[in-house]
Order: sequence, then C-alpha cells, then structure tokens
Amino acid sequence: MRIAVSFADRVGIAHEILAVLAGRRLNVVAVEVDPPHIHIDAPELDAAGFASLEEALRTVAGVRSVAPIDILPGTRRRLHLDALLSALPDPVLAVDGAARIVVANAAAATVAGRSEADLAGGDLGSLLGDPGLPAALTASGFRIPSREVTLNGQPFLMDLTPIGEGAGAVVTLFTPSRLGERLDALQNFDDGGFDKILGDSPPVRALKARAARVAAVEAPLLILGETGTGKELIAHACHRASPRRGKPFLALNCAAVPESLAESELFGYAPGAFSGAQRGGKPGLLELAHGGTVFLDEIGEMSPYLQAKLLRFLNDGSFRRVGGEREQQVDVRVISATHRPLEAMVADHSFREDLFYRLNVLTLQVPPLRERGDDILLLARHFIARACAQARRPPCRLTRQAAEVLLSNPWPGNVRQLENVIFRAVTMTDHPLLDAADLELAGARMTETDLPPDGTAGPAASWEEAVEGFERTLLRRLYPRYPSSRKLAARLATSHTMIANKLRKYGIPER
Ligand SMILES: Nc1ncnc2c1ncn2[C@@H]1O[C@H](COP(=O)(O)OP(=O)(O)OP(=O)(O)O)[C@@H](O)[C@H]1O
Repeated sequence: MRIAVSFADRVGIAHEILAVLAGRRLNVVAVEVDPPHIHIDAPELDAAGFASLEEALRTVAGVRSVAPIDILPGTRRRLHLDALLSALPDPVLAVDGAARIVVANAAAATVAGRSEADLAGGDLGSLLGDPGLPAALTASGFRIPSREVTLNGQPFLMDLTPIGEGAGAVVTLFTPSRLGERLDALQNFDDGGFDKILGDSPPVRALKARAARVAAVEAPLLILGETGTGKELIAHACHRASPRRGKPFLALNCAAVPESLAESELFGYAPGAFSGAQRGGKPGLLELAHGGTVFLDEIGEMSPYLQAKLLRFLNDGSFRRVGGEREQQVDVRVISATHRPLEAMVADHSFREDLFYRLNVLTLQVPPLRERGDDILLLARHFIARACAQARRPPCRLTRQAAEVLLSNPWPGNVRQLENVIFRAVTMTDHPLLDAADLELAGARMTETDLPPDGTAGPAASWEEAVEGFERTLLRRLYPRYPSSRKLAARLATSHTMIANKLRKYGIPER
C-alpha cells in the first residue's frame, strides 16, 4: 500500500514519522519527503496494518492526516516525463557536464538499434560518429552552432539546449525530413574549412586565396557582400584556418536581437544585473570564446551604444559585464560581416568612423552569385545531391532548360536562395529530371527567355499578360509528363476543374 502523511512543518517531524515506520519494521521501498507531505510505498502494508499505523502516526505532534494513495507523486511525474520523452518523434538525449549520456528517449534508442538503458552512460561523441564532439561541447559550455551528425549511419542535424552551470545539455536530433524547415541552420559547420566553400570561378578562387592569407593574420576582419553570399561560411573557414582553430567560434546576429539582449549576449551580465537574470550572472560570447573567434553578423545594424562598447573592447581588449563593476580581459578575434554599405553609413554618421577603421583592418569582398558563372550549376548540383539524400529520393539532374534558368536568374538572395529553390524543387517532384517549370514552381524567378514561345516573346505588356504567359508555359511544359487534367491537377495540388478550364483557355487539347 502507498500512503500520504500530511503534517505541520516543524523541525524534526519527518524524522519522527520515519521512526514510527522503522519501529514497526515495515518494509518500505520508497519514501518521498516533500514538506508538508511524506509519501511512502510499503508493499506489505494491508488494510488492518494501515489502521494501526495511522493511529501510531497520529500520535506524532503535527501530523494532520494519513491517507492511502494510488501512486507516489514522484513516480507519477517520472512516468509522465517518460511518456513525454517517448512521444517525441525526434531522438532526444540528455547529457551531463562531461557529455556522457544520462537519458535517451525511445526515438533515439530505435534509431541507434539499442535499448534506452544501454545508451545511458555512453559517450555522445562515439554515438554520433564525432569523437571530438564532447571536447567541443565542454569547451564551449554546450554552446556550439547546429551541426550535422550521424546516428547509426543516418544523418541528423544536432541542436543543443544547455542546462546551465556546466550541468550538460539536452541534445535534439532533427530527422532529414524536417531538415527543410531548418535549412538556415544547416551551415555545414561539421568541420568548416575552405573546401566547404564551393566554387571554381575566377572571383571565388580569388576570394579563397585572399581568405586563406587573411585567416592567419591576428587582426579584425570585415567581410562584405550581399545577403546569402556565404559570409558566415567564410568567417568560419577563416577561423578554422587560423591558429585559433582549436578554440570556440561563436556568432551573434546583430540584426536578430534587440540592443539589450545583444549587449548581454555579447558581454554577459553580472549577478543581479536585472530581474529575471540568472542568479550567478552569465558570461557573454566574448568570455565564452576566449582564445577563439566571435563572429558579428549584420554589424551594420548594431546600435550606437553597442558600437561604442565594442570599440572600447577592440581598443584595449577589456569590457564589463552588464551591471558589473569588474573589468574583464579576454583574447578574442572579431570577424564581422554586413551586406550594408558601411562606408556610406560612416559618411552619413549612422556608423561610427573609428569603429569602422577598427573592424576593417582586413577586408574580404564576397561576390554575388550572379557573377560566379558556372559556379551556379556546380552549387545547384551539390544542393540537388544533398536534398535528394535528405529527402531519401532517387538522384535527379537538371535539364538543359533548367540550367539556363539557373544561369540567367539574378539571384538577389544569392546562394541561400539557390539552396532553398533547389530544396523545394527536389522535394516537390519525384521525377529524375528537374526542368525549368519545377524550378519556377520552387521560386526561381521566371526570366524573359521563359516567356511563351508564341509570338509574344519580349517583356510582357502587363501583369495579366505576364501571369497568362507563365500559366501557359507551365502547363505546356508539364503536360507531356502529366497528360490529363486530373494528373496535372494532382501534380500542381489544385482543382481538376481549374486545370481543365486553363487547358481550354490556352488551347492545349486534352489527349
Ligand atoms: N560557396 C558556397 N558553397 C557552399 N555553400 C554555400 C556557399 N556560399 C554559401 N553557401 C550556403 O549558403 C547559405 C548562406 O550562407 P551564409 O549564411 O554564410 O551567408 P551570409 O552571407 O552570411 O548570409 P546573411 O547575409 O544573410 O547573413 C548557407 O547555407 C551556406 O552554407
């Protein structure tokens, strides 16, 4: 039987209650003390025994009630947590401060092909095929960017939630089918290096050669280039090629967080700095990256106040945590990046001139994708192979027309846009050939060369005409592969009636 004893909280009462149990030589298998209650599991206690135990317990001063219960609250909570963990579709592991596995959920056990109990106590690095992982985790306080890992040969994207105070972290592995949602986080941070920067065009070769030279120089580096050109990838490669490679590389996107949060993320905060702050204070990225590199993305968006604080740090290597008195000294290389014209911002006083010169000791200019010629196809093929593997579908390749669409697109979102377009296109079709229509559907801009081949070549005269041209081209291209209004409707995820009307409108006869 399991019982709950409620009492008025006073010194020593729990001890006296347990002494009554001990005096009766009752076999007790679990006790949960949670003042003002004690919950007890005594399997041999029956109804008669309970009545006399209750009487004895009530003689203890302060005991208010003694009642049978179904299950101990701690056991109930554990069962709920177990159920919660096993309901999670993604593999989840909790690790201790040394990155050893404490708990694994059912999904992790299934993928690993081992039992949950067998996984507990194991080494995270060996389980995820990355022997250097525990060292990287402990050195960074469990703050490393998402990275690709493998579990029993299957690829996953690993995300970390630090538990704090060096107590370890919760590790979540996202399955390939969910990688699409998290494409941005997939930065190929597994081992960085310049070989991750794909491209053989003259501007990319020149960039890599210059990056390899500036990587080793101990000075701030500013990386300029349009959005999505690979600035962060290059920053990471420069870190990997520098003498700091064994130390952390930590990134802050200055545009993504408000000023106060950016300040505490970067510089940390002292104990009691503000309400809701962690009790012992918190180190910022600069402290955590000691000996390594901090990457400040979108530096052009940094507030004037933070610009001043960063300038001071760059001048003498010292700073104070938010709300702190003590000067901190750390050894960190700052690599910054922006797609904004910083020089023009200096001219119109929206960016500090002195900070600009401090950051801009070394500079890399990253070319936009549209200036990289055939690299567009090289990158597209790389992204196709990766997307096919992630989506677990057979390999596919580009048609000549699709390659032309890719080459003539202006790519305002650069490599990231290409990556997204390819990922969408690959996951939207199961055909072994990706044609121009697949890419258009996936978001690649339609170009003049894709206007309908029916005498209206050249820029469309109006919005309606352009939309009609697009619809006509799309239906004509897809029709040979989906030769009925029903098949086309299924392919384009729309109604059969709408497709039948459009086929009629554009004079495409149904076979
Ligand atoms: N040369 C390249 N080879 C392979 N992948 C690349 C290359 N350049 C960029 N990528 C990929 O494109 C995506 C965008 O790159 P990244 O985030 O480094 O760009 P960014 O210039 O820092 O973007 P933003 O300006 O938005 O911060 C990433 O997934 C990156 O891995």
